[in-house]
Amino acid sequence: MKGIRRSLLFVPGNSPGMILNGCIFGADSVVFDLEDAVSTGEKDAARILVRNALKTLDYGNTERIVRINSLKTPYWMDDLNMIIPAGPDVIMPPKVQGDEDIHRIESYISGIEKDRGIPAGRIKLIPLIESALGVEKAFEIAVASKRITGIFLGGEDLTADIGAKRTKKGDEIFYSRSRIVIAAKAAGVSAIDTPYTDVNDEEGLIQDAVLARGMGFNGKAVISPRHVEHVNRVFTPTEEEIEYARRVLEATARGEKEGKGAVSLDGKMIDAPIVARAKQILEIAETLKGGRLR
Ligand SMILES: CC(=O)SCCNC(=O)CCNC(=O)[C@H](O)C(C)(C)COP(=O)(O)OP(=O)(O)OC[C@H]1O[C@@H](n2cnc3c(N)ncnc32)[C@H](O)[C@@H]1OP(=O)(O)O
Ligand SMILES: O=C([O-])CC(=O)C(=O)O
Ligand SMILES: [Mg+2]
Repeated sequence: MKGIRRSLLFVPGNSPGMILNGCIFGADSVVFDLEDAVSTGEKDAARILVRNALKTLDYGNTERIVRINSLKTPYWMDDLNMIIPAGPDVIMPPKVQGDEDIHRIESYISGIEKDRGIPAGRIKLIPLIESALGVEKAFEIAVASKRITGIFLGGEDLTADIGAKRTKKGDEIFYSRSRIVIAAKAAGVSAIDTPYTDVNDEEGLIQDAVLARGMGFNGKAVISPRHVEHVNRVFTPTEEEIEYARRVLEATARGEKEGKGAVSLDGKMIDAPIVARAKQILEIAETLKGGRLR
């Protein structure tokens, strides 16, 4: 895991008010959208607005991500030409279908960096995987570039692509969620879950986020400021989890002194994988405590 992104708030790139407020809701990352939240007639205006926001607004510790348009559109090069010099933290290319897509985007970004004297490689990538082919190639995508810091499942487009019915429970995307988690972890990058699109159903959102965290996702996209706090809470280790993780490490240290590989704690066996999970919990808790989100 390269960093902590519990919540990623999508902000339509053509909405000055939402862009201005994007960083006040406590999301770890903000995704300025130039793609599906922006109609074709507004693409130019949105690009300028997002560029100006990147250049002039202080987002503090909030990571600034820009979702560009897909390679199949006439917009993606203009998006990068305008956005890269404004210094976003991450570019999110949508509808990524394989490593070729990443190579094309990366080489275009590198060209802009070279022309403009921008330090090479600082801007990261989080590919959005939202088609059957993309899911099949998730690992290939996740390792296609050193810039990749996470991969992100887009449940809405994916469901359209596979001809499934989108449900709140999400059985239709369960397999794809697992594939994204496995590919991300195998590649050593973070796994980001699809947003929950019913803005008013906060109970359903929490259940969906709990499921995602339980599956191994590191964080979840959100489309509403009202979802940020819930998602942050679900992806933050609880006091009980932290306390238990500490006790696991203490019990293991005692066991080691006594020359035992496996020890028992509260009647349960503690061995290497349980210790590894305890360390992950404590690492996330420490990182959050220190305010070092990435
Ligand atoms: C499948 C996909 O591709 S998802 C990714 C693309 N989609 C997006 O980016 C959509 C982002 N979200 C939105 O545009 C909006 O939340 C909507 C359209 C879904 C709902 O909008 P509303 O009905 O206005 O929501 P709501 O009533 O909860 O808004 C409350 C306040 O939060 C603001 N707000 C709502 N969503 C956002 C957001 N994503 N970012 C920042 N501010 C927001 C509203 O402007 C409003 O502010 P105000 O009280 O000062 O007027
Ligand atoms: O925008 C998102 O967060 C996800 C997305 O594109 C999709 O689900 O198709
Ligand atoms: Mg999509």
